[in-house]
Amino acid sequence: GLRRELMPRHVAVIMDGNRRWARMKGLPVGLGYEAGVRSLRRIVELCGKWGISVLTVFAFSSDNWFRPKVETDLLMGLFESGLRNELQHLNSAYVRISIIGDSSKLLKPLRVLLADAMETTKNNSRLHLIIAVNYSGQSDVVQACQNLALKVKDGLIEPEDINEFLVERELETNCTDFPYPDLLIRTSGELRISNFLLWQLAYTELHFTNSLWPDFGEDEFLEALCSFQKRQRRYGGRNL
Ligand SMILES: CC(C)CCOP(=O)(O)OP(=O)(O)O
Ligand SMILES: [Mg+2]
Repeated sequence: GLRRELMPRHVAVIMDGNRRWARMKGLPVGLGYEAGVRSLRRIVELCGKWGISVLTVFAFSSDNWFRPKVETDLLMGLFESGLRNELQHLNSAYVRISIIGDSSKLLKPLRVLLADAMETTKNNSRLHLIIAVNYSGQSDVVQACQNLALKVKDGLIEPEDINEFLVERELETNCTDFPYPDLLIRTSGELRISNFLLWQLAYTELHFTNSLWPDFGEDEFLEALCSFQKRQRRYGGRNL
């Protein structure tokens, strides 16, 4: 059975397979995305129940803009309405919300809502929900390098001072006590990272499942946690 003391502190999720789920049921794409939002709500609850500290979800990648505009509008609209409907509940459940990614491309009402959600929930400490919107793992590393280059240029640090800790501090996930996910879950059978977190996944246990995201429920989540607890994490060290 699951042991609470062996729980991952930080879980990252690539919520994939919403459109295939809709197509398999002969439903419009929008209902697949809506089912995906319900799935996310369920996993947030389960993280709170199992004492997981950080949940980072890939909600929209910078590549997703290449989808038909009607779909990206649908996704953005659902994201905004979902967050607007849930904010009060999340806040009262002591869930802190952070957004990572380039939000400058998002419409103003959504940008204002995101800033408000981050401000309202910034002191909540039960679960830290990090939502990656228009996020690119490579851009995250690039902006960290730019910040460090600026510090060298301003004479604040020397090039030889730059190490993993200085880089980590500049990454967008530095907004949490546990910036490195212990477990990454990707649904729908895809076996790719898709430019999600890159630097942060250096020692993360990877769990892939064929379940489509809308079908990823409590049983599937517990199965992923069980798989995680059975692994001997070596961090490249002792060769058991
Ligand atoms: C934007 C993202 C969270 C949606 C994930 O599902 P998806 O649209 O990639 O669905 P498919 O992989 O089935 O096309
Ligand atoms: Mg997909």
